[in-house]
Amino acid sequence: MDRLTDTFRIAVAQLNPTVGDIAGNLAMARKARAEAAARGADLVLFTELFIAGYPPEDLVLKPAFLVACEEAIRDFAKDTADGGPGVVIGTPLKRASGIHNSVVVLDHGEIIAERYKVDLPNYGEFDEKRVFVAGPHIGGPVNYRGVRIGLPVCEDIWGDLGVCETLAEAGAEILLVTNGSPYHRGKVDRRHQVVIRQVIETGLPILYANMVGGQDELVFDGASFAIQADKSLAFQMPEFAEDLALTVWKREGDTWICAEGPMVRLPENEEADYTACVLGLRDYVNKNGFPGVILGLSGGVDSALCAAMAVDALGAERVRAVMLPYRYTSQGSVEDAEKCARALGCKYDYLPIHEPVEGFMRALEPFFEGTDPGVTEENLQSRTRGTLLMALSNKFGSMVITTGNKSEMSVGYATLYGDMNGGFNPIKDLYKMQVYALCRWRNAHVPVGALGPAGEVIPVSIIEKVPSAELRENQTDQDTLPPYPVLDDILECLVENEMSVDDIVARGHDRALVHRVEHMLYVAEYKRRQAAPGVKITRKNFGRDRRYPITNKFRDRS
Ligand SMILES: Nc1ncnc2c1ncn2[C@@H]1O[C@H](COP(=O)(O)OP(=O)(O)OC[C@H]2O[C@@H]([n+]3cccc(C(=O)O)c3)[C@H](O)[C@@H]2O)[C@@H](O)[C@H]1O
Ligand SMILES: Nc1ncnc2c1ncn2[C@@H]1O[C@H](COP(=O)(O)OP(=O)(O)OP(=O)(O)O)[C@@H](O)[C@H]1O
Ligand SMILES: NC(=O)CC[C@H](N)C(=O)O
Repeated sequence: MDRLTDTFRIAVAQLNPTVGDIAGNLAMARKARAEAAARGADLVLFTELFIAGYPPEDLVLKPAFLVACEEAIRDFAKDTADGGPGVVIGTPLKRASGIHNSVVVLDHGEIIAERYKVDLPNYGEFDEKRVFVAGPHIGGPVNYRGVRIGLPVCEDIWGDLGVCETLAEAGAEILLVTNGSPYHRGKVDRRHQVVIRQVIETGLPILYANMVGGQDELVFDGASFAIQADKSLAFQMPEFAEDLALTVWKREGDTWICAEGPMVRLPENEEADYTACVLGLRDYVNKNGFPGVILGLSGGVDSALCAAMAVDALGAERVRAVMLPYRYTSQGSVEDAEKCARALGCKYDYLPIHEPVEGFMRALEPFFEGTDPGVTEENLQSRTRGTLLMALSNKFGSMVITTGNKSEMSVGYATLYGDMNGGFNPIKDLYKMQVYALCRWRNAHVPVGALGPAGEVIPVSIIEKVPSAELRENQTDQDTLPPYPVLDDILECLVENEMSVDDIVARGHDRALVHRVEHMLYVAEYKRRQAAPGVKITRKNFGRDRRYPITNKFRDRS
């Protein structure tokens, strides 16, 4: 095997593994290694727990799963007897010290080294202490064909356990970090800061390899990169897309310098959020084997944005939009829904709900005698739509997508077993004002990799109309809720920032309103527990991140 004296060619495999698909992930890794070999790589760097998929959650508590992962790794190791590139890859391993989130080095046909993640993240969306045991000690660098490589795993570079310093003190020449780092807004900058801090502390160049793809609520955005020892950006791989990049490192004195690698522009703000929603939806639908999706298209902004995301994710032929009008549905809504579907090129159906709604009303008439019509009758419309969409889903196999934005999900402005029906919600973590911003952005741009058309796919009339659930005459959202700019700001303070009522009032909000929003937020917890998963976009989403009790008498009375 060649000793790497002056040049080290590292192929970075920024790929999209599937949790639990060990054979598929191994096949994907083999294909990448063959391609890397053809391009002259000395080493192929995969990502955290690649063989298992990330996060595997309680799957790693299943002995059969661990055995299958280890067998796959041993098979892959045998491939490296061919004299081609070695491999650094993540896998769970059960050892005498426990089940470890591990990274292994494969070369000469064997596993030549294994290292265990020391810092197990257990906050926000992470739950690793639940299933893994931390590495009992920080393993030293691995001698890979004469280069001493340090192998921290993801959180090892974020925490303060000194993993990188220890590796540097033990003689590492370069740090190769395997990651399963999910997207949230601003995450790329945060990662760059974290890595630069470690470069400053260790004086070593750091190569950061991240996976890509959707896994339930999480979207891994890739965007792998390296920072040179002089703190400059050495290369930057794309965000939200698979890629296999060959990076060429040259030894200069005591330091490895990245001399060649890709340098791509990354999406920002609305573009990044939109693309994350599309990738999260696409992978949820495809990895779970659905032929397509179906949704209620109301002529409102939420379902229009979801339809656009669905077409961008899956292609127009896999998306079916249904207008389900009732007597309160305006002619404008019907026209807007059809215009939106036509602009997107997806299937469009018109299915009036008068008969089933009146049927329910008639059945309930003897029981409701003497009562006033209200929310019950409004919810019946929503539930009828939900029932019909589920029937279409059952019959033809497409999954229903549900369309509640984060503002509505926060305050419970949605009907259980009605418009909350559905398997996945692409806009669950977008506040209403962000929904508008993304609609405007999408009308002016086509995201990279999108399967939908260019142009005004969300008619401006949809974006500009007053939001209404159209469940009774002349209803608007603002009959029940404060204006969305106000509501969203209060919610962001309460949910993302856990601020006190006093501090929120100090931003200029009315105290009684803040108390009311806090109350609505708490009493809607039961609905969120029954809500479909959706793509995490903010620092704190409902589901994995924010875990509040349903039964909760606490109110901030400041
Ligand atoms: N803690 C708890 N644990 C378990 N269940 C609990 C509960 N608290 C209430 N419940 C139950 O939940 C039910 C009430 O919830 P639910 O039936 O959903 O209905 P509800 O929340 O009363 O009403 C739905 C609201 O959403 C609005 N909406 C509906 C549809 C679409 C839109 C939109 O613009 O997108 C807005 C609608 O105008 C109305 O204000 C009751 O039957 C109650 O028993
Ligand atoms: N007339 C309708 N036809 C088809 N689907 C509908 C109709 N009305 C409501 N829906 C479905 O129920 C969801 C909740 O819609 P609703 O109109 O009550 O309020 P919304 O949250 O403002 O959504 P949107 O902005 O999409 O209208 C919609 O996003 C849509 O999927
Ligand atoms: N898999 C991990 O250890 C991820 C934790 C890390 N802080 C991140 O989000 O990037």
